[in-house]
Amino acid sequence: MSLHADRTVSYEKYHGTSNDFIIIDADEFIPNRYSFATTYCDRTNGAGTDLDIDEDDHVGADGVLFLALEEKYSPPRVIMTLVQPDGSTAAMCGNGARCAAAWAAEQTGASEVMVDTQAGTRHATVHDDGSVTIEMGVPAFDPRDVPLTHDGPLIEEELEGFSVTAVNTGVPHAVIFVDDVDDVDLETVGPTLRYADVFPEGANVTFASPSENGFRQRTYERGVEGETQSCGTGAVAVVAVAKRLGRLDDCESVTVSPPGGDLEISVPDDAPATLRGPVDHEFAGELGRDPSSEL
Ligand SMILES: N[C@H](CCC[C@H](N)C(=O)O)C(=O)O
Repeated sequence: MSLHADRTVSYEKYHGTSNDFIIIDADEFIPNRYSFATTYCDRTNGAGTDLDIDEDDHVGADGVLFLALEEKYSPPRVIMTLVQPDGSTAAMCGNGARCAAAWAAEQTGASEVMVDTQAGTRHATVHDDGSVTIEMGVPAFDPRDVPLTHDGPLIEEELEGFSVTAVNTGVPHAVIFVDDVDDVDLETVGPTLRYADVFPEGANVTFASPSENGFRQRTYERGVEGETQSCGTGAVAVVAVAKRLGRLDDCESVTVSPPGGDLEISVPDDAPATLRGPVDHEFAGELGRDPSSEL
């Protein structure tokens, strides 16, 4: 049943280590998802201003998740479509999929959820502590999978002054290891790598540096066109590339720490990668269905 009896639509705001998302039931009538996302992800006038929430790190979002719940299955399924602040869609979002699983668990009472994404179906487990583990497929280095306009895999090759390794963890990532991620001027170097010709579909740009118990991470995200506080596919990319480059001995789980918090990653040799981390429900509100008509 399509629910568009009135001008506004209900939304829930979730975040996974501060990578934050507006969640909309996909049954709701939204005339133009592009203008909905570009309007309400805005960090100054976006979602949250309807609730007089004024700290910039809560207003707006890193994307809108349109979620279609299919409760007749066991475990229940949720079909996830991510529309990002620039209006683009992406095949996968690790933190977004974790939020989608938490939302579906809240709706159904289930603790196991199948999340259907454009990168494939991903099994998720919602734990009693509120954290969510999601399967992330097998990281791919083949140029056809990243994709790359490069004949072979891009492994520690010089690009824009950095030693870059490219991997697809549901979406393309350019991964660079440095001594200290805090020394990177990400807003400057991010776009030059994000739009490098070798990435025909662009790439997210993930810097990593060793930490006491794993790696620190910073990511400049395609579609956000800026640094986010956390990136799940980026965290998996860090571990996958670290293993490929021999920076990691075989270990069950690695802690990767973006600015927004800690994520636990596993990249086994013979099974899908997994991503685990906290998920928080921030607030709920109402937004105009068709902001383009309210100009
Ligand atoms: N910006 C990404 C999608 C979201 C990835 C990120 N938020 C995550 O948690 O994986 C892209 O356009 O490929």
